[in-house]
Amino acid sequence: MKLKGGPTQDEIMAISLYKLGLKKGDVFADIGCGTGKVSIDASKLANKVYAIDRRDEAIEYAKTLAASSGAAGIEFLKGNALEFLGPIECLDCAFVGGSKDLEKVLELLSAKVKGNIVVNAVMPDTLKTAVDTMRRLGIFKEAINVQVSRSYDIAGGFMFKPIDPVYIIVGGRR
Ligand SMILES: C[S@@+](CC[C@H](N)C(=O)[O-])C[C@H]1O[C@@H](n2cnc3c(N)ncnc32)[C@H](O)[C@@H]1O
Repeated sequence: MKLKGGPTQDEIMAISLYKLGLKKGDVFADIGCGTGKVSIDASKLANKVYAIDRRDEAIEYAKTLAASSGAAGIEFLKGNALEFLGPIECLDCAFVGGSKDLEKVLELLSAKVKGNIVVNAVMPDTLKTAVDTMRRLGIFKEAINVQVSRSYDIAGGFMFKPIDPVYIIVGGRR
């Protein structure tokens, strides 16, 4: 089965996770976990992962993928991240792959996250909202436009095919 929206491409994930600065034992939130790919990768280092998505099918997909990958320490939460971020006391870092209520989500995260917050966006409007909100909150660090092309075989040689460009927006207080 294929889930609408995701998975995050490997190359985008590599940059996003590096920019997050996730460390062993961290508490991490994946806002809009979709397929669960980011949560599963983060769970290899993090002690605790909150995988949040508003869609039933995403949570079910992510749970199945996590079980088949043998991932541990992931708590799956179905609903808008705004419902869950309030009660979570403290986070070391957070990844935001979903854009609904992005301003409010970033406001809540900025009050709870000790390290970095990384947003992935494909639409320029979402990029602008993320940068403007992070600037207003005094946490904006950088925005990156990632354009990746992958090789494929053709006529005994190879060519490159671009994947959709992604904006990576990084915020944090340290
Ligand atoms: C592009 S997909 C994320 C892909 C994911 N990172 C992956 O690797 O599969 C965006 C997801 O965010 C979810 N989403 C968007 N805004 C949300 C919010 N405020 N709270 C919870 N989930 C949200 C959507 O339901 C969707 O599944």
